[in-house]
Amino acid sequence: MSAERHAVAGPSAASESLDAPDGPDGSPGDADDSASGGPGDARTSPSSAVDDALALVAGDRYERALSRGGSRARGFDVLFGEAGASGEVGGFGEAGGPSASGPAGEGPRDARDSRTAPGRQAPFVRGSVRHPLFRDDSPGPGSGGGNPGAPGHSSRPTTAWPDARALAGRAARVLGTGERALGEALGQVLAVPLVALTDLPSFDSSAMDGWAVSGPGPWRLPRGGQGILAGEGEAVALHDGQAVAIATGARVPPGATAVLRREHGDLTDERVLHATARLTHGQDIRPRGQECRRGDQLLAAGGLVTPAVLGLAAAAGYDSLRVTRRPRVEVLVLGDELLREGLPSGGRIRDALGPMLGPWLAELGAEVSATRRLGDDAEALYAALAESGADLVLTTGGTAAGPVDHVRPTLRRLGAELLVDGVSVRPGHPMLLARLTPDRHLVGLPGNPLAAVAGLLTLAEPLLRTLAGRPAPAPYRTPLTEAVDGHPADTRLVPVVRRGGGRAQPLRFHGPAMLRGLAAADALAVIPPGGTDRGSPAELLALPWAADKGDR
Ligand SMILES: Nc1nc2c(c(=O)[nH]1)N[C@H]1C(S)=C(S)[C@@H](COP(=O)(O)OP(=O)(O)OC[C@H]3O[C@@H](n4cnc5c(N)ncnc54)[C@H](O)[C@@H]3O)O[C@H]1N2
Ligand code: MOO
Repeated sequence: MSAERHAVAGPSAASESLDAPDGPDGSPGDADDSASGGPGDARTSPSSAVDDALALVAGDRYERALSRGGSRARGFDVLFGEAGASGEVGGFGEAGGPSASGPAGEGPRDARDSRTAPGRQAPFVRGSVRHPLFRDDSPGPGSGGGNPGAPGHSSRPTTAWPDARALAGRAARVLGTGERALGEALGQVLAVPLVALTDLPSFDSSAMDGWAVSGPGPWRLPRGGQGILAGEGEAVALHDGQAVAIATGARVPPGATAVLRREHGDLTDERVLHATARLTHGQDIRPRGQECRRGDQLLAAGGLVTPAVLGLAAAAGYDSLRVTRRPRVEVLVLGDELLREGLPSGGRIRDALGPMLGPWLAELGAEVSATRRLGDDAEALYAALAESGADLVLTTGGTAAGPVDHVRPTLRRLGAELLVDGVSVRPGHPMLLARLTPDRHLVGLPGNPLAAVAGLLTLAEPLLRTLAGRPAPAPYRTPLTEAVDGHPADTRLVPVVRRGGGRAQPLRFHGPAMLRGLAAADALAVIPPGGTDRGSPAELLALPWAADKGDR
């Protein structure tokens, strides 16, 4: 829980008077809902009293926002947007976010024309308009990617997003390896290359049901001959002009020059076989070693053991595989306000992260030993971290500077080394990475659910990949169907869905506290400071369950 929860009275009251509850972005008082881009933009008939009030406070900035096609929501962002967190003010969020229609059929949103309008400035207005609640003495965004003022430690610069990912990928060492029976190796990572233990096929075999023949036809079949079935040992050699019935997969007898398919042969009563179609030398014989020779490398180390890999390994003679141990992960969900079941009530909300993170981590190859709800109990957190034997502990919430945000103080108490202390990314900037002991790490995910996902993909995913011995996938980029405004200093991560024509469509409902856009998404698009134009390629971070879809 962050200070924000104690500090929203002013802006929240304003939001109520603005009818903001229509907008799924929630309270505009959220420091980072300037990054939310919900359909608040679609609200186009501002109440003049409220607008007047906003105009009075925000001066010409709000007017400018409206004249760019803004709305009440845009006015809100101008007022309350990034001001608290970074000293930036602007229409980045609801008003400036992507204008895509969500898959739920929401209408088009927002005047993204602000990007193309003549004289368009950056979608943010850098300046000093701040709500008193969000007054912050940290300087504005520094040069060179770092962004001062992560919550809880205002003087230290945060780490640039690409650097944070790289650092997380280098933070740990690959775990030990073990031999696993094929049935238990699925989803793990090959610790050594998969080398063929046999030729494949391991003998010359018939690709069809028919007759093995020797030389040009017609051919004579032996009287009373049984034919050769799959699984039998080596058959009697054929001589020129001879044939023998053969089944698919059976060993081809020595001397055979081709297999004649059953439907291409005519067998007389005198047991003479005529071909009714052209037959070429070697036809329908799979020669030994056609797929591989014993000792050939079939797959490199670091590859994921998929069902297909299990099949190949079995075919190539393996009973077990040497795989890297799965990273053990423990999830600690923090927050007294979280309910495990039922409807939100009395200011309490459902825990959205507990049910999401375990399965997501499993998709990332982790073995989740436990998901524990600790509330806002600093002692319980201290004990859990001190006792945990997990390779990686993930905490959720408590990363900001509120009165019950215990993660950083507890790490200090444990003497942990903070490797990443805030990242220049929206959402998710309070995320952190710490080394608890030389072999145990902690990723602190912010409590806002989409911010937590940003932390998962920025810090946990590269760390887990390294622990499991998997190489980083080559980044891939896909053009966007819509322009997406950038944050002035930070990277943005925006849910997108792949569309026809090799494009990705930014989704609405991407506020830090929302999962609606993410649940419809295939990937998160990486939007660098400055934004990404329509049709320009954006790097996509594929979501695990959508990784096999779309253009690469
Ligand atoms: N003064 C400032 N306050 C905040 C800042 C800031 O820069 N200055 N940053 C905001 C941002 S951005 C984020 S993100 C949050 C991070 O806060 P915490 O990591 O301390 O998380 P909490 O305060 O515990 O929770 C934030 C929010 O998320 C809800 N939450 C928490 N856990 C869950 C869960 N498991 N499922 C669903 N929702 C959850 C929680 O109720 C809060 O609404 O700090 C801002 N504040
Ligand atoms: O709401 Mo914060 O931007 O999500 O990290």
